[in-house]
Amino acid sequence: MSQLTVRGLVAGYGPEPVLRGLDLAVPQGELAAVLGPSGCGKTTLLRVLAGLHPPWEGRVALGETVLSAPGAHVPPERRGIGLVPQEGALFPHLSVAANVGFGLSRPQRRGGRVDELLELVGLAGFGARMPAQLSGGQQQRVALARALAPRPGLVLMDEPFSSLDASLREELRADVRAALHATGATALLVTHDQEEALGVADLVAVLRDGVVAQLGPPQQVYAEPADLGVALFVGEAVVFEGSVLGGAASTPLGRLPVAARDGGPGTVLVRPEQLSLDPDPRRGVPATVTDVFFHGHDATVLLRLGGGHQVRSRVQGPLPVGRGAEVGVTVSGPALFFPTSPAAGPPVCPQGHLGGVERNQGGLGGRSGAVSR
Ligand SMILES: Nc1ncnc2c1ncn2[C@@H]1O[C@H](COP(=O)(O)OP(=O)(O)OP(=O)(O)O)[C@@H](O)[C@H]1O
Repeated sequence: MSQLTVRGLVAGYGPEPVLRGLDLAVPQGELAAVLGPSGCGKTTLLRVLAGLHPPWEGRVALGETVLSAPGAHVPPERRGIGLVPQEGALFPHLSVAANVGFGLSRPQRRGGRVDELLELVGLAGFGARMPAQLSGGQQQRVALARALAPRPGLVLMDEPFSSLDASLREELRADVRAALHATGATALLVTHDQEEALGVADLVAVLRDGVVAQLGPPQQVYAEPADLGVALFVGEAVVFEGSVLGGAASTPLGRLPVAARDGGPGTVLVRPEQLSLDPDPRRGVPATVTDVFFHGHDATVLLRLGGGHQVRSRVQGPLPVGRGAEVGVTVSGPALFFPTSPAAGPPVCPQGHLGGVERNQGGLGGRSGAVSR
């Protein structure tokens, strides 16, 4: 039983804390992605969990074992935690097998555990190679096998895919997830890549200002973000300023149903994939296509609406239109509405890019122009 439980964690380096009373619970065997912009404290959290950085306050427990609490500190080597750093950090003078077996006792090494792990990470037969004879992706697989070898209760991964190219990253993510689930280890993956967090994890924890702003399954964090800041951080968004009357918000894309009955002012948000385009501008809100970015599996279409508002649509399948075309825009599904409140800003971090978002003014008498994210 190795559920990770973190309560009221405060930690930092200078006079100001980086983590400011962080709570987090990851059930046994689940993979949680810690998502947040640069400088938010993701690595600091991993270091504290691994026992490499002392917290100022708070409690960390793995199952029934308290790893860290006022007056208690289990040293890193006795925590039962495996660490996968950003770039493999394999011992260059040791073979793949010796790297994987590094944390094992001699009988364990002889008992076939190393071969079992190499098989698990898709590197059966690679034991005799040296790290320099492996690709970047293979090195990360070895690093994972090494972390899993002593059967840790918790595996911590710090941006383990960041040095790999896109297609390799995707393949490795799927394999890492499968390997973790096969071993039953609880795992924490640090990333600043929203797609990675949503695509790979069982749970996503969005870090903001040293606390977890939202923890939930990826679908929930995307579809029911706790506030505007989380909504903007976990995916692309089309936003308008407006207010709600009778369960619908007035926007330049028409009246859109929202969960709130009445309220305002606030921000109305839809995802670009909710916008559908019809080659006939009479079927929907008329718009002009200003640019198209083809991604292969889908395309981003930038649009200018009648009032000058610019929005983006994400279109699946064959593209019905090209640049300069006149189209009709319709919105499927409900919009999200976030009442304006001084407390509900976007995640703000020292070097974060979430300090602001350009918004469209919707509803009555709004300013036109700015682009949605
Ligand atoms: N050893 C250190 N001494 C002083 N300040 C530090 C140290 N390590 C990190 N910091 C500061 O603590 C804050 C959080 O850093 P941390 O590395 O945990 O962020 P992060 O979310 O992992 O960022 P990134 O995504 O860029 O790796 C930053 O402001 C950083 O400058």
